[in-house]
Amino acid sequence: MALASGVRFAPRALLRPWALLRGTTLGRTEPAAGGGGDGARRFGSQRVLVEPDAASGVAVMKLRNPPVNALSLELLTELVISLEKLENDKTFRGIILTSDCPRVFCAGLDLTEICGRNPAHCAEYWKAMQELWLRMYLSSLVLVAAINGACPAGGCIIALSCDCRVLADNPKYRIGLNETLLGIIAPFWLKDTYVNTIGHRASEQALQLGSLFPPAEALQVGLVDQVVPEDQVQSTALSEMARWLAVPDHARQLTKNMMRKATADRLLRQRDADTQNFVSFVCRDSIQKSLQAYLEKLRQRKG
Ligand SMILES: CCCCCC/C=C/CC(=O)SCCNC(=O)CCNC(=O)[C@H](O)C(C)(C)COP(=O)(O)OP(=O)(O)OC[C@H]1O[C@@H](n2cnc3c(N)ncnc32)[C@H](O)[C@@H]1OP(=O)(O)O
Repeated sequence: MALASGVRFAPRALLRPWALLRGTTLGRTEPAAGGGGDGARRFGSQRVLVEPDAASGVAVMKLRNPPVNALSLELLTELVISLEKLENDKTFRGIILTSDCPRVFCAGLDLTEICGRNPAHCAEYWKAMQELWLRMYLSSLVLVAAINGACPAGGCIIALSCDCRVLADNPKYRIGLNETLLGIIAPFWLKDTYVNTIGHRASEQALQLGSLFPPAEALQVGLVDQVVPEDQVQSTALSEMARWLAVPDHARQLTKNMMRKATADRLLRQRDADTQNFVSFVCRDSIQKSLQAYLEKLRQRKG
């Protein structure tokens, strides 16, 4: 994590994402609709669609893991790889992260990855979660979240790892950390990310209550930076991106690092312990029962 001017400081190869790859189709490149030159070619994978615009240096990254963009191990892995690919390409200075699934930005942790799974799988899954957060939180690129759907728990953390958040004004698109309502506890690095964004008292209240904020309240508490009509989310995200890219990269990157490094270092220092805590907690019978009950409730809610 060198601090020299213009040098990328995202932690490299903390965990080799390729090792996690199962049945993905990474590296596929295809022309975008109506596209011509390099700037109009899109690439990505099965669950992450990347639409790069070389002229502006901005890529739009779309989550497409239907129905709700739950963070499966595959999605986490593909996100890390796409992010790394853009970071290693000097053409790009910013990413707009959004959803390709209607009405949902990201439903958070994929509960099927931790319900009825063995400890080794839960550990592998949690390490991938840590990896994505570290890479996003410390990314040298400008990350703008164009939140075009519901954004609970892990979805909220993905958005909070970005530099700026634009939320569509729809009362169904709530955002926040609702872990306590599932009977689980946000790990310290999620709590730290929350506190860094909305302050200690607001976090204390929202975390304990598992609050999911509708747009106006999310704006008021500082979870998002703008709330706009749904059809203006993308254009507003682009305007925000332009504002952030108007700042010289090296100054912005070093400032971002100064603001975020201590929080990321805290996880880096105790990554293994954090994984062990997570695994021993979620593998408890009582926690498995509440997670199963929550998942069942979600399934029955349908129709
Ligand atoms: C980068 C670092 C991240 C660190 C993250 C650390 C830890 C985070 C903790 C968590 O994220 S815990 C997960 C918390 N998530 C939730 O509580 C969201 C639950 N889902 C919903 O509230 C709703 O599904 C929705 C997102 C608001 C969408 O509602 P909608 O009505 O559009 O869809 P549904 O009919 O409810 O769902 C469709 C389908 O998807 C299944 N599903 C929903 N959420 C999840 C999930 N999180 N994991 C797995 N599966 C999920 C749901 O059961 C339905 O399945 P079915 O088989 O079609 O019935």
